[in-house]
Amino acid sequence: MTAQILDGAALSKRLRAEFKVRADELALQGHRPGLAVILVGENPASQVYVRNKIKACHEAGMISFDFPFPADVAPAIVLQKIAELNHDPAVHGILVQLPLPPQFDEAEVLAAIRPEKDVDGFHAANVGALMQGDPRFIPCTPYGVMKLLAETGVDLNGKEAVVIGRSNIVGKPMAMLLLHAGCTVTVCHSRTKDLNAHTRRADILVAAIGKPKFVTADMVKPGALVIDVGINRLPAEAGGGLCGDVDFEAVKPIAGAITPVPGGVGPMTIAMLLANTLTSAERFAEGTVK
Ligand SMILES: NC(=O)C1=CN([C@@H]2O[C@H](COP(=O)(O)OP(=O)(O)OC[C@H]3O[C@@H](n4cnc5c(N)ncnc54)[C@H](OP(=O)(O)O)[C@@H]3O)[C@@H](O)[C@H]2O)C=CC1
Ligand SMILES: Nc1nc(=O)c2c([nH]1)NC[C@@H]1CN(c3ccc(C(=O)N[C@@H](CCC(=O)O)C(=O)O)cc3)C=[N+]21
Repeated sequence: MTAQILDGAALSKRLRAEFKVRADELALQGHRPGLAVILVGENPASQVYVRNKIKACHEAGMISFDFPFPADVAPAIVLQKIAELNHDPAVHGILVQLPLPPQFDEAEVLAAIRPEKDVDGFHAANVGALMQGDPRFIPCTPYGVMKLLAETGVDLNGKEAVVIGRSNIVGKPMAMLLLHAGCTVTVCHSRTKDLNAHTRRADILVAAIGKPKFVTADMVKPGALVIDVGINRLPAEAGGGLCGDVDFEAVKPIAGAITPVPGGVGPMTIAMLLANTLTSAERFAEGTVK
């Protein structure tokens, strides 16, 4: 048996073509969707994300506003920019690239974004709404993972789901979405004892760790759906390039389905960011949000 490859690049492309139709429709009504991105410093991984995101925005008929700041910028300057964007009618979504440099209080920055424009879904009000099962914006990466899982046609009800990673941006919201979908969810992390005992029971295994090829074949139940969120840049000695948290070649023959890196979850994160921006613009255009 060999796994179904879950092609996030192709699905993302299909979704973005659908978004363009909706974006053009909104533009005719004078509400072309606009996404503002604040990037502090020059983290290369962040720059890849920002570059891909700008390109995807334009292809989907949306406007991208970019605000790069030097790594040593005073937090007050960034908070001032957020306040401005909160009031700008051309901006329907605001994303502050994480992590921020040490002089920032991340919670303070996220709290400054108007929840109605928080297309990442990281504001406490939106995290709470997600937890209550009535989300305003679903965090892009876990949202993209749910779309990829839907592609398999597998009914998630009653399935054993194991998420490795408990970050606010991936692990925790991922666990919440799987829970809402009817899975029995286990969240593992660096303090977990006997990680393999958990992962071997998983019908759905999500790896969001940040360690190249961490998930090996012996950790995977035959037929499992394996989702690799990890984006690791390999050192030049190892040939450079990107690598996930899953040993793709070793796990592929065992899994029922698997996402590649690149071309899996990454492009879906971008697609769902555009989806959330579009949804936001539609709410403003309808007057549901003012
Ligand atoms: N494809 C995409 O769109 C996206 C990809 N990413 C990528 O996903 C990965 C994870 O990102 P993020 O959640 O932000 O990362 P974090 O570093 O915030 O979280 C990593 C998690 O992995 C856990 N962990 C670390 N080592 C182990 C171990 N040995 N055993 C079990 N658990 C472990 C940590 O545990 P503990 O909490 O105990 O420290 C932590 O919960 C990164 O590679 C990142 O680049 C991130 C966002 C989007
Ligand atoms: N506020 C905030 N929101 C985020 O969603 C967020 C963030 N901060 N900080 C950083 C992480 C990382 N992340 C990625 C998204 C897409 C790709 C991506 O497009 N990857 C492609 C492209 C690789 C390439 O072009 O080399 C792929 O995997 O195929 C990567 C990484 C979002 N994050």
